Amino acid sequence: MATDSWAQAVDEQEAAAESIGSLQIKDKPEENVSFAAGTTANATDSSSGAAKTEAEEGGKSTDDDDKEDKAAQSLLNKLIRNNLVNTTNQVEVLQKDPNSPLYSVKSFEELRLKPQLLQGVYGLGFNRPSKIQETALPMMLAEPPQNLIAQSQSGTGKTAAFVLAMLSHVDPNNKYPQCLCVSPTYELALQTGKVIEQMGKHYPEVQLVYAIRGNKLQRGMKLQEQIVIGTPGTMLDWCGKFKFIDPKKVKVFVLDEADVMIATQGHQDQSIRIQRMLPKNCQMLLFSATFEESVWNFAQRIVPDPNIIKLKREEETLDTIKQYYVLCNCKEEKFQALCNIYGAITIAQAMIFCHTRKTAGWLAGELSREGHQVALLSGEMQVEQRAAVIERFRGGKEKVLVTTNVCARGIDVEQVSVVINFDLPVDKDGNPDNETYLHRIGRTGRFGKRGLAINMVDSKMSMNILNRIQEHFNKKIEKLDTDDLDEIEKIAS
Ligand SMILES: Nc1ncnc2c1ncn2[C@@H]1O[C@H](COP(=O)(O)OP(=O)(O)OP(=O)(O)O)[C@@H](O)[C@H]1O
Repeated sequence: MATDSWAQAVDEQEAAAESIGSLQIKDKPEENVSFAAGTTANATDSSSGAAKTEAEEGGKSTDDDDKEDKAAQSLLNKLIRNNLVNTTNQVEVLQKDPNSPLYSVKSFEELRLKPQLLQGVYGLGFNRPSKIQETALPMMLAEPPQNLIAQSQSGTGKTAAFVLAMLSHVDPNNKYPQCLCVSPTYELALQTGKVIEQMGKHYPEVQLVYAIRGNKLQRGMKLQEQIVIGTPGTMLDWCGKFKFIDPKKVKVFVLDEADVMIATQGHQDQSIRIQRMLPKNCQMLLFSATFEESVWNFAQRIVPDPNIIKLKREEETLDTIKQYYVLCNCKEEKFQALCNIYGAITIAQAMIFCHTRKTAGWLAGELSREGHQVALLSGEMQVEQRAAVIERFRGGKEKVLVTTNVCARGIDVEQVSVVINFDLPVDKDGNPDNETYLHRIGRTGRFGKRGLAINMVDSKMSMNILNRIQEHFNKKIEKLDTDDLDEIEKIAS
C-alpha cells in the first residue's frame, strides 16, 4: 500500500509535468493567436521536441551538459518566479559619452510611453520601474537611440525593460519587421514572446512572430509582423537565406541571455552574422545575468559604442539562519533522525539535498512511505517536468522537496524555511563546496527571513567537511540530538 502511494505520487507528478509541459511551453504561441498572427500557430505544430538547443536542431550534439543546463536553469527560474527580485544595490553606469546627462526615472509616467503601453505595464501589475529599469529605460528610449549592454541577475526586470523598448520603437503602420530579438532556446524565446504579448495587449496593431525551428514559411514571402523573436539559427536564415526579413529595415536588435547564448556552440557566430546585416544606426541591446570575460568579449562584438549598466547581486548571508548538525552512522539513521525532527516540530515546507540521484530516490520513497507528501527532482527529468514539480511544490501541493544539487542549482524557492543537507555539499575532489552551502541555505539580507538548516553527518569525513564549512563562514553549527524531543522542539522556537 505504502509503495503504491509512492508510485501514485510519482505518476501524479509525471502526469502534472506532462500537462504543464504542454500547457506552458508547447501551446504557448496559440494562446494569443490574435496578437501573434497566423505564423505562430505554425510554430506550434513543430514544437514536439523538448528543451533542445539550436545546435542539436542542426543535428550537432552539444557534448557539455552544463550548456544545456544553463538554458534549463534560466527557463526554470522564469517559470517559477512570480515577482521581481529586489535589490538594494546601486546600479553602476558607464556612459558612452560621460558628459551627457544621465537620466533615471522613478515612475513609468516619466517615460512618456504610449497610453496603450502604459496600460500594458500597469496591467502586468508594475507600479514603478525596477532598479535596472530606472536607468536602462530612459537610455533605451532616448532619441537618437543608444546602444546598451546590461547585466543584472535573473529576475531584476531586464526582459520587461527591453520588451517595453521594442514596443515603444515600432511603428505599427509599417508592416515589416522592425525589432529582432534573439534568445538562446526555443522555450526562452516563447517566454519572452509571452511578455511581449502581455505588455502589448492593448496595442493590437503591433504583431509578433516567432523565428523558431520548424516555423516553416512559404518561400518568397515577406513578414508583416513588426517584432520577430527567435533563436539565432532560424533568425539568421530568415534574414539571409530566405529573406523573409529585410535586415536593413530593422531599428532595434536585442540579444537576450548572452551568457547562456555563448555557452551554446554556433550561437555566437550566428548572432554576429545577424548583427552584421543590420544598419549602422540600428539600436543594439544586449542583456546578461552574468558578466565573465567571455560574455564581455562577445558583448563588445555585438554592441558598438555601448552604454553599460551593471547591477551587483545581493549578497547572501547566513546571519539569519540557525544551523545544526546531527551525528548518524548510516543513511537509515539519517532518515530516522529526519523522522524524529518531523515528529517534533511543524515544518511547513522543506528542501532536502542529497548527493546522488539514487539516495534522493530512496529517501523520497521512504518519506512517502511515512506518509509525507514528497516531490522529487531527478536528473533524468525533462526541463518541463522539473518546472512542473517545482511549481507544484511552490503551490504547496507537496511539503517536502527532495533533490540533488545538480537539479536544484540556481533555483530559488524563497518560501522554504527549512533546508536539510542529507549529504553535505562537496566538490569533485571531495572538498567542502562552500558556495553551494551558502546558496542552499543563505538568504539575502533584504528578505532576512529566519531559516533553519540541518546538516546530517555520517562519517569522520563528513564531520571534517562540516568543520571546514564552519571555519569558512566563521559561524558555529550547533550539535542537535534528535533522540531528545525537547531539544528538537527548542530549535523551532
Ligand atoms: N517594474 C516592475 N515591477 C514589478 N514587477 C516587475 C517589474 N519589472 C518586471 N517585473 C516582474 O519581475 C519578474 C522578473 O522580471 P524579468 O523577467 O523582466 O527579469 P529578468 O531580469 O529579465 O529575468 P531573467 O534574466 O530571468 O529573464 C517578472 O515576473 C516580471 O513580470
